[in-house]
Amino acid sequence: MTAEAQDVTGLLLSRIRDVPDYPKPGVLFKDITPLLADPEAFTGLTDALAALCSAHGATKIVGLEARGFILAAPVAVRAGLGFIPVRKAGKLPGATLRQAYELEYGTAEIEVHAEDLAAGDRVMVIDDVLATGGTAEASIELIRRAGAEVAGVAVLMELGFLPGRARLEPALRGAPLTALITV
Ligand SMILES: O=P(O)(O)OC[C@H]1O[C@H](OP(=O)(O)OP(=O)(O)O)[C@H](O)[C@@H]1O
Ligand SMILES: Nc1ncnc2[nH]cnc12
Repeated sequence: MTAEAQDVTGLLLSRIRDVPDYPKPGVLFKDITPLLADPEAFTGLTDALAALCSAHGATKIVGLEARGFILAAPVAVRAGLGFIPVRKAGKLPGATLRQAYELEYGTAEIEVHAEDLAAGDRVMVIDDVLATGGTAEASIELIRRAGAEVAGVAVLMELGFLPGRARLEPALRGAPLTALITV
């Protein structure tokens, strides 16, 4: 890791707040709002994720609702790529593909507009947190079902005390999973 990358990593880490027992007892919630409020940290994060998208040859960016949108949209602009929203079920007006998944603290379904992804697209998935890996795994399923290729998954932080990486490994089929920090 370069000294510059190490600086950004330290800055990012210092701007994440731990909230115990939120939203349920036993969950250590990693709050990114202090990072978003710090322009130097948010810019450093955006630049680092955009560089990864270019390095992996992505042609489209998928952001995962809702916190993933906040990160992925500026990354798409910085990388000069289109932004595709993967939303919680029932929010997209057009014809969608839908996928169910399990969260650390519940279950959910996500959707993407079927027309937004197609064969030939190389898609980078961007999110804030990799916890159990359920959301990222479901998004990979959606991308493949749409006929597109997964260029990689990039998250701000991986929760190292949960088995998200191991769960995601088979679904990735060799595509890179990058976490800027592991907590
Ligand atoms: O690896 P996993 O166990 O799937 O968890 C990670 C996901 O959980 C959070 O989203 P959440 O669904 O809580 O929604 P939000 O972004 O709307 O707050 C987070 O932003 C990730 O998308
Ligand atoms: N512990 C956690 N903190 C923040 N976001 C999360 N998403 C899933 N688990 C989380």
